[in-house]
Amino acid sequence: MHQGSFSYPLPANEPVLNYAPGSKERESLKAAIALLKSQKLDVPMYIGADEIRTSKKEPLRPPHAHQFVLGKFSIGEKKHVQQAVNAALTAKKGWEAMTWESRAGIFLKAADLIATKYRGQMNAATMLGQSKNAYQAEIDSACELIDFLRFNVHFLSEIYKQQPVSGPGMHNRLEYRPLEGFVLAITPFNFTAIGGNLPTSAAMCGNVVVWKPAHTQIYSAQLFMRILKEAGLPDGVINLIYVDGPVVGDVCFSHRDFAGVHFTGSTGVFNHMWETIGKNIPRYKSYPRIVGETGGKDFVVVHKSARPDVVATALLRGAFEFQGQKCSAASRAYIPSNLWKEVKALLVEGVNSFKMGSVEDFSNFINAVIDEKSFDKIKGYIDKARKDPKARIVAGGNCDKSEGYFIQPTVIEARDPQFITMREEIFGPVLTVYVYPAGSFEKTLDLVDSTSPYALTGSIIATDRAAIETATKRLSNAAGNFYINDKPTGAVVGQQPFGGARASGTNDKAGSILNLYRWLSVRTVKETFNPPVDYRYPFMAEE
Ligand SMILES: NC(=O)c1ccc[n+]([C@@H]2O[C@H](COP(=O)([O-])OP(=O)(O)OC[C@H]3O[C@@H](n4cnc5c(N)ncnc54)[C@H](O)[C@@H]3O)[C@@H](O)[C@H]2O)c1
Ligand SMILES: N[C@@H](CCC=O)C(=O)O
Repeated sequence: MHQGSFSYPLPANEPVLNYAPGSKERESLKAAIALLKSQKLDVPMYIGADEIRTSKKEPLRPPHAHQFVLGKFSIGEKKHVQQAVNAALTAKKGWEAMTWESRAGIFLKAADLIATKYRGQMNAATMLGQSKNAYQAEIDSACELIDFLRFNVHFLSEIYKQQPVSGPGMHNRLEYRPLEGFVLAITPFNFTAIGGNLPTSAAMCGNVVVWKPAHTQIYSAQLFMRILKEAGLPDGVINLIYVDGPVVGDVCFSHRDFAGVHFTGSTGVFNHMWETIGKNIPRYKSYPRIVGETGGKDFVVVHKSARPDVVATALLRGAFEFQGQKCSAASRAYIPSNLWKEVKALLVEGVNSFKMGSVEDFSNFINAVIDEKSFDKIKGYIDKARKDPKARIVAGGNCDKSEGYFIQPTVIEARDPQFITMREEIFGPVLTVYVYPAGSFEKTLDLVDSTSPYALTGSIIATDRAAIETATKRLSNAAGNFYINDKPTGAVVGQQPFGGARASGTNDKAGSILNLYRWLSVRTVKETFNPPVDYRYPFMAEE
């Protein structure tokens, strides 16, 4: 029988290994890449205790070498979604009843397995499957995922400790119940860590989950699922399926036991889900929790007092790391006229110095974008800018999909601050710059605030403290993550809770204590020790 109140102190962030030539980690990463390339996996769905393979298969291919086949996965259909929901609901009673210390132990063990035994393979899977370079993979599929798991265990323990006061003659308590039903986690292609966090944060709270990743992230998702199983996650607590989004939605959003959706992806998809859930409200046992972190059109606004080298570095990293496929990526910049000449020269020099190619060549800073659909969409925006007199390509702009989906990082100068690439999310290595008169800083802040419907991340770069203060206040609703003298990407779990409002989502801050509250349904219990035996108030007594 368990007794005691156990302690899960605030963890430290997982150190980022540097993979320098000659390092041990570089050697084991190269070995893991070779191993994964030789395996040719036939990846199953994981439903309850079963590994399900179907006759409908899709190949898994590296975006930077699309002729190479890493393996294949099985496409599921409607019945597999139904099976996953049933498996989740079957596992529910046992999972809810498991003590917190046992549940926590599973996720802490998974974090440890990723930090040690599987670090190389998790990074290799992310490099090969999603075309991230070694550093971008390390900060995602190793460090951020480990941090999500460890910090969430700590945060949830802190929530469980929060209890109400009790007046004389009574005891009050809060019971942090999981939601009544199952949670659906729908995850994007671009972060292995987000794929891992959305199902596990809900499961950690005692919920059972159906997890549908983007097809282009399955290669790393299935490895994480196997790690969870090795760490002791009971069958059916998280069920991993590869079924088209609308089919998953049809089954889950019309199910009586649908208790919530934990989504990260584009704004359009989230809007559609919200609408469907709204229409189906009478069908559900409870009001479902709807948590969605969505798109961005993230800005860097530069003041005339900024250092040009700080500006150019923030833009080169913020816009082009992982080919700009971060919801936080800098995609519109507002540069004052006094700095543009120097910043432009540094941007052109930077873009021309980027090496682009396979993730297996560790000297490449830029790799491929995720798939052909994405390539075509991004190229379409570049072509539009090339033809439009309101814009000019000042760096990059070449695209080639013959071997891999390669888009050269591109800087567009827009003469119109409302030019399409200043407003719409492109989700690729394209940065648009608008040069404003250096004396119009405050007017430009209004432009920053009103140009796009999103409000995810943004930065102010300045040395003048008054300008920093003005921008911080004036842009208070323009970004959920606001950076001063830094790029707008690279939030770290426990340090910069992540998420935005407006069209960027419900701002429930993934990887923070705030997010976990959404997966709990609190019961208040009051026990009275000496119950009254007369309904009359004392003042009613006769004098
Ligand atoms: N705000 C954040 O924290 C954050 C983080 C990462 C990515 N993103 C956003 O995600 C997008 C890029 O990722 P993506 O291309 O994978 O996004 P996406 O919206 O195309 O897909 C996300 C997930 O939704 C699924 N899906 C698609 N249509 C669906 C439907 N009709 N019903 C149910 N599920 C459906 C996809 O299969 C995938 O699993 C960008 O817009 C980016 O800004 C946001
Ligand atoms: N949390 C990541 C972005 C996640 C979205 O793609 C960052 O802060 O750069």
